[in-house]
Amino acid sequence: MIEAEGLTKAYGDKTAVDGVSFTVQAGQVTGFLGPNGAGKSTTMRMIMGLDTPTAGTVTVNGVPFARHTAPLREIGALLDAKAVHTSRSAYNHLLAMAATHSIPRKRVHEVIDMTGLADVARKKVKGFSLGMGQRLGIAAALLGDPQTIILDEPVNGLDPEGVVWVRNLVKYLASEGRTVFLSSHLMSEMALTADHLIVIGRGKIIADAPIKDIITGKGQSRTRVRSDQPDRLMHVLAGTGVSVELQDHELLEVTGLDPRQIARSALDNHVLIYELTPLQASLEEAYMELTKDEVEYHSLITTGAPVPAQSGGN
Ligand SMILES: Nc1ncnc2c1ncn2[C@@H]1O[C@H](COP(=O)(O)OP(=O)(O)OP(=O)(O)O)[C@@H](O)[C@H]1O
Repeated sequence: MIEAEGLTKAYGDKTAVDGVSFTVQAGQVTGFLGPNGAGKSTTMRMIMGLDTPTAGTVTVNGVPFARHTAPLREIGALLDAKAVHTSRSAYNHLLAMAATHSIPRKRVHEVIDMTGLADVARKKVKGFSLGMGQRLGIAAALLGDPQTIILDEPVNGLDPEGVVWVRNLVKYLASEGRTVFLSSHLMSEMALTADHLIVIGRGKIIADAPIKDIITGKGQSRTRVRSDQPDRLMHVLAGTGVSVELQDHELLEVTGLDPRQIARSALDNHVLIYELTPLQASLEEAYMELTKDEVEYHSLITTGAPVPAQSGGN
């Protein structure tokens, strides 16, 4: 379990992480989401003792990272896959790490097999692709068979097979009762992988809930309706807070009314409907809604020109 209490990090007058409190539970995958510059990496670095908090505390299984006597066996992290610049082979790199932490050589072979690196393990890391580097970073994170795993953008640079592999791996690790905390920009991937989400924006927590609650709570519910009188149905359903869009011949998408209300109006007005399908908001929609006021770097799609947010930007 990871517990942050009032965790704060300021760089000069820039507060990157602003008094955040959260708990990452064992036995499930917790996703960490937020726009660019929201404070995800800084938070993860503080968990790993790589950055000192300006205020507040963060512990892993009740103990600050620095006070764990065998940290690699307690917490495994992939924070920056590009950080490994070595002329060693992947095998020798992992072997050196294992040796300094009294981890048996057998475990090096295990993590190489787990991460699909067997064919390239004897090659120099310097020549690795981004995806191979990610796999090596994950292998290093798993070396100590840790109870807690922290992965910053683990699927970055991986091919589709690699993405599925990471998804299955983190789910498996969580099912073994481990604490798994991962950040990703890939919303669709997070929706398939995480059980719980913590969303951060401008250094503050803006959501901390099971993923299904975030999707149902934030995205506006929409209903797909088919009718042989779409124009008449649009007229019947019109009202404050209701939006009805003609999508295609006889197909409408209604926002602001639930299916029961739509069916009732149609019946009362003798309009035939032959499809009524509730549409679930995607995590992407829910996330955009949650973070719309929190992004530090807005972009204008029409011109591509970046527009700074009104306040708090760098
Ligand atoms: N060493 C540093 N010195 C000064 N400012 C920093 C430093 N590290 C991070 N920041 C600033 O702190 C804020 C949070 O950065 P952080 O890297 O934690 O965000 P992030 O959510 O991981 O972003 P991204 O998704 O783009 O990686 C940003 O505004 C960043 O510019």
